Amino acid sequence: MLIAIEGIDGAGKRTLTEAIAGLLAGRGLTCAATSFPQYGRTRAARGVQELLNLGPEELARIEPREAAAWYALDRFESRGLLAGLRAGHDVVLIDRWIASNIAYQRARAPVAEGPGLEAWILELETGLYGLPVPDATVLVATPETAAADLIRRKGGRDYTDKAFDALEANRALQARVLATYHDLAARGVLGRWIVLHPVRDGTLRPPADLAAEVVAALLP
Ligand SMILES: Nc1ncnc2c1ncn2[C@@H]1O[C@H](COP(=O)(O)OP(=O)(O)OP(=O)(O)O)[C@@H](O)[C@H]1O
Ligand SMILES: Cc1cn([C@H]2C[C@H](O)[C@@H](COP(=O)(O)O)O2)c(=O)[nH]c1=O
Repeated sequence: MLIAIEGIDGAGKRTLTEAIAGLLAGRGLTCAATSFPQYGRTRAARGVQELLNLGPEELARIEPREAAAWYALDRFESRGLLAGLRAGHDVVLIDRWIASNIAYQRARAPVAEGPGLEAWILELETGLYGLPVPDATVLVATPETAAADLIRRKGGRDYTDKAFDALEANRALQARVLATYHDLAARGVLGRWIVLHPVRDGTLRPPADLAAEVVAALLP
């Protein structure tokens, strides 16, 4: 089973991935987890890293299709790694997948270009590159303000020395990305979605609680 974990920057994807892996292991399933971009492991991830360290004006000059192509190529270069993980485990969890590319590039593009851009990314990644569609995609629907607070709690990252990278720093963009994710989930783009609401009554739910909701949906 291939499960993608999606959400805006700082939504809690990595934390949830680890919690789900722990619960699945407790049920006797073998589980592997990886994340995209594959920083330090693919040539394309170097291109991504360069993008994320640009200033806001420079980033705005990068066409959404150019940015999308770097991310897609990172996944294409990683297809052997993913196939190996899937062959050796019952469940493979991936922190970000193709839906990230659609949500972020659509949010960066003029609204009228969104449908064409989405179709182009899907054709490139699932068509030309033959990348797999997950069995389910989990949307960690943390609101933008809560996610910004969580990014501040993070330690250093290996791809940037900034507290907020070029995409994280743009809060209006993050809000548009979240709205685009909800739209993808409602339309079932890339198959089945499970939508999680980590903030309840103004408080973050514990990761174990969120993970239990996902596992109950996956293995009823
Ligand atoms: N449910 C939660 N309750 C409390 N703290 C959380 C929760 N989820 C995540 N955190 C904390 O928030 C911070 C960001 O979480 P995490 O790294 O999982 O986010 P992310 O979505 O993977 O981020 P990014 O997109 O930037 O890689 C971490 O310090 C993590 O410990
Ligand atoms: C995989 C992928 C990612 N992005 C965006 C989303 C984030 O802002 C950055 C990097 O991701 P990280 O989780 O912060 O390391 O890139 C994207 O636009 N398209 C993608 O396919």
